[in-house]
Amino acid sequence: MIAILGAGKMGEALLSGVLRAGRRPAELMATVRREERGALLRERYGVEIVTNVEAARTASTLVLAVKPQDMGTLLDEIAPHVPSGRLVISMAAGITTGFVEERLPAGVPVVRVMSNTPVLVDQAMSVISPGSHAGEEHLKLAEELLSPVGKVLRIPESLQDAATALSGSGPAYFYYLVEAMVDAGILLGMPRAAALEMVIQSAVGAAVMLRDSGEHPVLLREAVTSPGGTTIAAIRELEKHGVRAAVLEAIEAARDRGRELAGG
Ligand SMILES: NC(=O)C1=CN([C@@H]2O[C@H](COP(=O)(O)OP(=O)(O)OC[C@H]3O[C@@H](n4cnc5c(N)ncnc54)[C@H](OP(=O)(O)O)[C@@H]3O)[C@@H](O)[C@H]2O)C=CC1
Ligand SMILES: O=C(O)[C@@H]1CCC=N1
Repeated sequence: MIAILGAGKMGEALLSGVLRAGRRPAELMATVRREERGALLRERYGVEIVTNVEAARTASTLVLAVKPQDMGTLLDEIAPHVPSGRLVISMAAGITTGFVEERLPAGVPVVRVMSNTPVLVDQAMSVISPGSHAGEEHLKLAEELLSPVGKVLRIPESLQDAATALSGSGPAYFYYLVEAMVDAGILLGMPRAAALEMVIQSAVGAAVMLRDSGEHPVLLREAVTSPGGTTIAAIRELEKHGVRAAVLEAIEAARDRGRELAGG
């Protein structure tokens, strides 16, 4: 039995993915803070909605999917009810395995995960790191849970905040770029719907080429950039406005914010 504690956006996305992957609703339970949210999840997925304490007592795997700021309260609530040998998977940004371990009974295996919203379309990037009591079998269980909804990579926990900044937040940067490109289309007199269609299909085409061609992104970009052509005129402006430096600083800021989150 897998319990998702705090089934909000990410928790629901994982719940739906695990069901798409073939698990039965009876193998899953979820917890929520608001009753109406519980009713919605029960109706949508047919899973049992229970209290955090019931989930802690019953499920063999506990997936903690509350916001980092709510993690301390949740752990304090469930700690007296988590039997040893239960696997605890934490999905929260910034929360270290040490933070979770020190609030739970000694020896509970903890795996830290950073996933992203493309879980919803089985295209997530999930990175996992073991806590001090988690072994190979716990990492395998986490991989079994996450691999049907996307890619899974093992990384040292010291890189988790960087991964949060890169791939956890990553989809937001691409959406932001799409927004900005659509605005540019509007500026150039393009109808909004047409601009959106062109930008989205360009993004999908570029993403599939990046994933499937095996080519380095620099080579793919060079193939688009004709001598004396249009693309280089755009690239000159991107460089002039420091877009690359802005990306480096933005992702570093996201990493730093992740480091702050466990502190509240
Ligand atoms: N959104 C994203 O792209 C990503 C998020 N994450 C991480 O995933 C976690 C969840 O984020 P996200 O899904 O966006 O946030 P949400 O706010 O959508 O989900 C968290 C849910 O937990 C519920 N909750 C809070 N406290 C409790 C409690 N004590 N018992 C039961 N339920 C509780 C909240 O209820 P209520 O609705 O009443 O507040 C909410 O529905 C975060 O830790 C975040 O860092 C990781 C990767 C990507
Ligand atoms: O913005 C956040 O804090 C969360 C973590 C990664 C993506 N969203």
